[in-house]
Amino acid sequence: MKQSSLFRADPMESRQNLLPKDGVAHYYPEFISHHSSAKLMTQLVESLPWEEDRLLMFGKVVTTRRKVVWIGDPKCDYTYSGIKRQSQKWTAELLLVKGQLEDLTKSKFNSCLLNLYHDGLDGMGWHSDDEKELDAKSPIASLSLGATRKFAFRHKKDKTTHSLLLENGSALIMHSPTQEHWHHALLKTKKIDEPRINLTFRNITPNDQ
Ligand SMILES: O=C(O)CCC(=O)C(=O)O
Ligand SMILES: [Fe+2]
Repeated sequence: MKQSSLFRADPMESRQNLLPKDGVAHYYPEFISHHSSAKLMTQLVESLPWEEDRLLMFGKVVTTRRKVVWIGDPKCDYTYSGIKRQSQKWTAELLLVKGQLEDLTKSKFNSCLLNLYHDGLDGMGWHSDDEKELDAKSPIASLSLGATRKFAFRHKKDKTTHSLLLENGSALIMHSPTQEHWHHALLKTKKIDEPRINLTFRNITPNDQ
């Protein structure tokens, strides 16, 4: 890594752009209260059909330790890492959170990918959320519940990195053209034993359009 900085946004400065160029990302600590976050986390763990993620790597399907659920409006199935996911129906709790993030971003979301990281050994490698089904102009809204984890951006050309801690109840909003110029990752660590759930709300083009 060429250059690294650790952001920990001040609540008063929550609209400061985390990226120096080629994208806009805003961090909102305590977007939901710790009480709501704990309640939501328990509901999501207990009620959703969590599955291992499957990725295509060098032509082979590999499964991850991290668990996922894909939620979406009808006809919002989604292909990523070369594998097609069928979406589950929205729950009342998720619709509530979606509404709050829509108010914050002044955008609409029709799908959500949930990731369950059991502990610090689960993470997500470098990628950008730029699949062809995604509306590239829509922001991506990411809500974090549970353990604080380090999230990093890496510029696709100059490879500079910027990282920040995603705290319990926080929201991270990535605006266009962030996905075009930056990769991001959820870094692994041996130091964290607690679980975390991340929800990324997205806007995809329905299958029949
Ligand atoms: O867990 C996170 O904070 C990142 C998740 C992510 O990048 C994704 O779902 O595409
Ligand atoms: Fe992502």
